[in-house]
Amino acid sequence: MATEQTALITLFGATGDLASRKLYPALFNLYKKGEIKEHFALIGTGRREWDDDKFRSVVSDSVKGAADSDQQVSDFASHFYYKSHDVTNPEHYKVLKGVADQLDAKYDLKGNRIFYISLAPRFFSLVANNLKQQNVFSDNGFNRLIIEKPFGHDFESAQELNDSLSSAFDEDQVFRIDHYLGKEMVQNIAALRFGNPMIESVWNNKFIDNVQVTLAENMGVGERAGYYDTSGALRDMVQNHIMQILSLLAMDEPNKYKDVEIRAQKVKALQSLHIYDEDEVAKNFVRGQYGANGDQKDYRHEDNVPEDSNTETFVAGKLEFQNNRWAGVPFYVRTGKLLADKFARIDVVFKKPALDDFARANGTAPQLLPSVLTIKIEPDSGFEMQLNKKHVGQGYTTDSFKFTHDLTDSEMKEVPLPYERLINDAMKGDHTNFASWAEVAQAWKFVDQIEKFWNSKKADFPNYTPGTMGPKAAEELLTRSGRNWAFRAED
Ligand SMILES: NC(=O)C1=CN([C@@H]2O[C@H](COP(=O)(O)OP(=O)(O)OC[C@H]3O[C@@H](n4cnc5c(N)ncnc54)[C@H](OP(=O)(O)O)[C@@H]3O)[C@@H](O)[C@H]2O)C=CC1
Ligand SMILES: O=C1O[C@H](COP(=O)(O)O)[C@@H](O)[C@H](O)[C@H]1O
Repeated sequence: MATEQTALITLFGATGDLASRKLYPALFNLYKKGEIKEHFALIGTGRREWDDDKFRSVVSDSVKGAADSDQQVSDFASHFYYKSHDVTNPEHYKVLKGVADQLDAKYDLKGNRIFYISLAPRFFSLVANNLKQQNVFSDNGFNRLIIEKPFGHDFESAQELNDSLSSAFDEDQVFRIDHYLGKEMVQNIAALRFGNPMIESVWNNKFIDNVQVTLAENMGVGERAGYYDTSGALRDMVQNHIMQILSLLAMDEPNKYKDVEIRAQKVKALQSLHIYDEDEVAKNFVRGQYGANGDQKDYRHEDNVPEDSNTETFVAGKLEFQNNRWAGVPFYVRTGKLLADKFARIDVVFKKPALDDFARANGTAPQLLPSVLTIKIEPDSGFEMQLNKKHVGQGYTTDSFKFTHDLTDSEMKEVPLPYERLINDAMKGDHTNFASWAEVAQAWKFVDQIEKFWNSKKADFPNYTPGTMGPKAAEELLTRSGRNWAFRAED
């Protein structure tokens, strides 16, 4: 049931791409569902000389496809105000403070303020510190910061950023967005594990052979090549989204389903990740860059990409958690651009019996397949469990079948957008689905070792064809130990 939230959101980057594609539609859904109503306002800022009318028309355009009526759109947009603002100019923050105070009184916002920084990362700490120094904070309600990715470029820069933010905001005021944590099926990991003792009791190295996380995309870098070339797949997807998913898969059960306890368990899991030395990186991580295929240019000929770019558009790796639950269980991950399809899934591959007694009795080759539990994140959302059964008919050979539970179309319609859920959580002060500094720091420490090794060597790129599942070496990462990716392009 909706509980109306009361807040003023000041959005830095209101004229940008993320705001119109993700943030306004998310806020509109919250509005339609009554999570925000009368006691809500938003101040949008950017350098552009827009006025309230222009801003409201941009906001309206970005939400009208989801509206029940024009009136609903204009009621929603009437809560939006625009102030042209250059974040490098301290004087402008005083103007913002004045508007915030007025809107607080007009909408009875109880001094609740959320500052959402949707700007290039070089501005993150500048804005946070100006908000504090120019006293834009309220002294009655809450003052919270939502901050976009990327949170640093490596551990050192992330720490600098965090130290700088800490002089303006306490950790419990900071909400670091990782939109994968807002996805329905990612949020389902804990429910599946801890809501089913049958599952949780086998969630360890005694029963699980390996775990696989695949976040595949079938598009190239598009208009974000300028950013992407300074990042690469490892920083863009592994350091944040994949590490967050891994921490939810590997963590121990929290003693309370509350943000503090859950995040503590996630950190503990990440702290047990084995950090690789150079030889281990070479053995356990594979990077790729797409080549040309038909009309598709190779990555190095995309707009805004240098012709000698060493940036990876694909990464696959094997990770190990060094604790009693997971010792000996490889966690394989892969992600990349221009792959065979767009999908995100987790495959938990269980151990097979040591001997295939059915095959032995029948004098046939082993036929038992591993039991596999799949969490389908997107585009289909649901669970699948592959199990063995007796082959129908005479004799006693085996084959496999699947239990499938997909969210129905009407359930899918109820699924909140990731940003909708996360903005709502931030308004409620719930940190469960935001990355804590300790998690981010640990993820960077792991990723930095890989970057360090990769940066010391020129890659042999391009090494995969668009429309495939990446370079051959990503298959070999598993086949050398007799395993396979549970999802393969030809399946
Ligand atoms: N777009 C996406 O799909 C995703 C984006 N992100 C992150 O979200 C953030 C925003 O990205 P995105 O919207 O794509 O970026 P855009 O380049 O589209 O927008 C940048 C925004 O910054 C504003 N801006 C730039 N300089 C100043 C300044 N000196 N003072 C005030 N405002 C300024 C621009 O406004 P103006 O030009 O009017 O000054 C614009 O609103 C980034 O951190 C990005 O990494 C994260 C995930 C996905
Ligand atoms: O954070 C990012 O995620 C998107 C993929 O997100 P999805 O929800 O569409 O799976 C990715 O395209 C982008 O490069 C990255 O910055």
